[in-house]
Amino acid sequence: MLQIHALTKRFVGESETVCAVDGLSFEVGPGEVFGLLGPNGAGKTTTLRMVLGLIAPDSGDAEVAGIPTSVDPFAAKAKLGFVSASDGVYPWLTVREMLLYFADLYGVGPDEATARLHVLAEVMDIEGLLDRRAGTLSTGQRQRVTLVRGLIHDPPVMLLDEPTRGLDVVGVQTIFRYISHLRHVGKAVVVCTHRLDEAERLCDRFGLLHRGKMQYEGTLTQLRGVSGREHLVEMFDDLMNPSTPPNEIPT
Ligand SMILES: Nc1ncnc2c1ncn2[C@@H]1O[C@H](COP(=O)(O)OP(=O)(O)OP(=O)(O)O)[C@@H](O)[C@H]1O
Repeated sequence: MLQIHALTKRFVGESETVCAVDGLSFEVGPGEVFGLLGPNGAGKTTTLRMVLGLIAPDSGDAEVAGIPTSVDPFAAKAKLGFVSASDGVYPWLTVREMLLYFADLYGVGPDEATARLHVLAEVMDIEGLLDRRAGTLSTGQRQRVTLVRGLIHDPPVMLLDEPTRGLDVVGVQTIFRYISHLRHVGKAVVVCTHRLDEAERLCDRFGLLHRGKMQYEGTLTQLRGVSGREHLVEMFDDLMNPSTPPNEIPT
């Protein structure tokens, strides 16, 4: 569903060149939730931006549902859904108008869009919000609408960037429910988050990035085997402080 082949991106500045993503490869299959994790500056956002076609890689490629982004970026983009913590809404449109507008942008016909909206509104519990102006929604309500928007064109691959940032317990539970739904309907899902405790509960497989390179990749059980650590947070600590022996608390 999503295949990343040796993606590389350097940013050339006046005084230095940063290799933000360095030969990154991974795959995410249908119904699988992949946590793309790493400390600040690891290269997660740059990777998502390349997959979304917002910036061009220096080398390597992403394939979305069999379509290489380098060959047909528009067709690849149509197969992607993207939800970010900072997504906004169009305040003067009603929720229904806004969601149907996005469906139209993606080329979904009105009957199909209405049918999808009906199903997704039930899944995300926004039926009572459809005729409200989007600008009047609370943060949690806006989040649910944004999640529906990401799915309105029924993309096979979903990218979620910090989906729980700024949300309360109920909002976080909504994200968990949404991701369960995505898994259930067979989407390939990439989640970028700094919440490692949540990632452990949410994701089936993980890629731990550091300085643009994949350091560990696998299920939690596999990562425990290769790292000798129990939790992602300890594996991260090792990446950041490689001299710390296992089970020793850093001072
Ligand atoms: N447009 C840019 N110009 C120059 N350097 C950039 C640019 N975008 C990203 N970088 C650098 O590339 C590296 C990777 O950044 P990126 O934003 O991908 O990391 P990240 O893993 O998403 O970090 P965070 O968790 O803090 O969001 C960092 O060193 C960053 O400063």
